[in-house]
Amino acid sequence: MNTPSGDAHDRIADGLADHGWAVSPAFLTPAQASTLLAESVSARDRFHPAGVGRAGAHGVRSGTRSDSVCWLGDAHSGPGQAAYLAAMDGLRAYLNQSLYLGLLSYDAHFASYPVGAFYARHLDALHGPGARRTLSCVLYLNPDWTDADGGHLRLYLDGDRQEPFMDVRPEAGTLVTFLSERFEHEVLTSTRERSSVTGWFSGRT
Ligand SMILES: O=C(O)CCC(=O)C(=O)O
Ligand SMILES: [Fe+2]
Repeated sequence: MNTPSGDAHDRIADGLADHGWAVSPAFLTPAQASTLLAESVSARDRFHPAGVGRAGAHGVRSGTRSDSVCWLGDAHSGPGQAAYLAAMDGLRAYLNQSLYLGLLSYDAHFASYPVGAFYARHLDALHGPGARRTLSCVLYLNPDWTDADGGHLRLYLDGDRQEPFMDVRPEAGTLVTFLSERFEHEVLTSTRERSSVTGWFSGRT
């Protein structure tokens, strides 16, 4: 099984140090992404509408987001998830060593955005007591995604301003990482079902 190269780790660390985000095309191979997509599809009966907000004030708000999710621990585990989690653990070790990020744990869910679904502009919030989301990581699973399919991740690069922003095409194998507390972002609507794995590294509060 291929694992992401030291080069990929290096570029992510450089991006995070320089500007707080990194886009890594081909972080996973097409075969790895396609295994994960198959595992996501076969877990569809365990997906539920995603909620927003902190523990306690948590609820489903379809005006804010309209994707469905399944936490990785709730899906039958498979080789795709195992390889993905191993890759993320390698990334965690590298970033802790190179940037002293103090990343402790990683939680991730499959997400599925049906045609027309979206996630309005938001900041990846604090999540429950004792854990602080430090680094957001989104891995895309759909091959042959074109700009015309929509569904870009729009990352706002300057606080709550409208511009500048960067649009990321959700192509299979691409990993986006960004500092959770720094970048507001949104998911634009698409004309295809859009599948991904979204996760967060947390550190101490
Ligand atoms: O799927 C994406 O591109 C981003 C998802 C997201 O922002 C989230 O789940 O918090
Ligand atoms: Fe987010």
